[in-house]
Amino acid sequence: MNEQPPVIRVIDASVHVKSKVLLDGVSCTAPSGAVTGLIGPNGSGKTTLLSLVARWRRPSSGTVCIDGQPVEEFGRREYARRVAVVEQHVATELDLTVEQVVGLGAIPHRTGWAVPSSVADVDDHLAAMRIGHLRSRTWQTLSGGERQRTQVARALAQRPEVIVLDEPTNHLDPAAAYDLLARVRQSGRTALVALHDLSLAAEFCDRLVILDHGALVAEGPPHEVLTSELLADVYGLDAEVVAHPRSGRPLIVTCGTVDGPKR
Ligand SMILES: Nc1ncnc2c1ncn2[C@@H]1O[C@H](COP(=O)(O)OP(=O)(O)OP(=O)(O)O)[C@@H](O)[C@H]1O
Repeated sequence: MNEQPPVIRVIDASVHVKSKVLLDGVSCTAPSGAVTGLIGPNGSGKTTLLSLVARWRRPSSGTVCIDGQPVEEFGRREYARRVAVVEQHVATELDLTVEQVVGLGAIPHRTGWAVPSSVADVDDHLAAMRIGHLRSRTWQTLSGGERQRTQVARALAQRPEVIVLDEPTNHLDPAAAYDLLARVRQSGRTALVALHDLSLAAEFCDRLVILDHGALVAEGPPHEVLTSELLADVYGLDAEVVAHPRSGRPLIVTCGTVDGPKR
């Protein structure tokens, strides 16, 4: 296994469902060890792109490579060891406890019945996501934000090289959202994260990939791609992009929509 976390490359990927084009020849890169944010309006193709990296869907044309190797060439278990995915909505009938869900992260590393991840490891991930107090609660009883944190703890417990997160800050209060992205960043893993909060994306992502109507609109560091013009074109948003008073990174100040009512 490489010492460096891997690079993800999406190369000219299209997804068609019947006559509908969900993704249209998208090429983009998530560099090694960096956090790459995937942004774009509702229905722009973010989940579809993530589903190709997660191998839940095959592109109609084009390919996705991890460290130069097409994702379909990895064995199932090897892929599960390398890539952890946090979905937008996890529906399960199983009534596992939080501790058991986080423990599932160790399964791809199991040899026979031996699970190398120690109980302490699960404890660490519960503590890191501030859900230690929920360890014995069952999944069905959790709030949306508590479920989200549990899923991220499970993904990090998988000790993957790549982490793919689909709108992980949905349901999270502002501090929890900030905390989650800071932890993903500190993990040093290659991360591909779909986000709707543009200021959070600008603060935590090294690079942004912007989609609209299934096509790539822009790709690059937040300070280069997040401009008032792009936000007006892609989102129909009337917004100012200013410097964050502490970090200096782009901060989006929404003033309204281009065509809609003002306050
Ligand atoms: N199986 C399908 N058949 C037809 N259309 C689909 C199918 N799956 C997704 N779509 C459509 O493809 C487009 C892209 O969907 P996708 O879920 O990738 O968008 P998204 O950017 O993740 O959106 P959101 O921000 O709302 O989560 C949407 O218009 C969606 O309705």
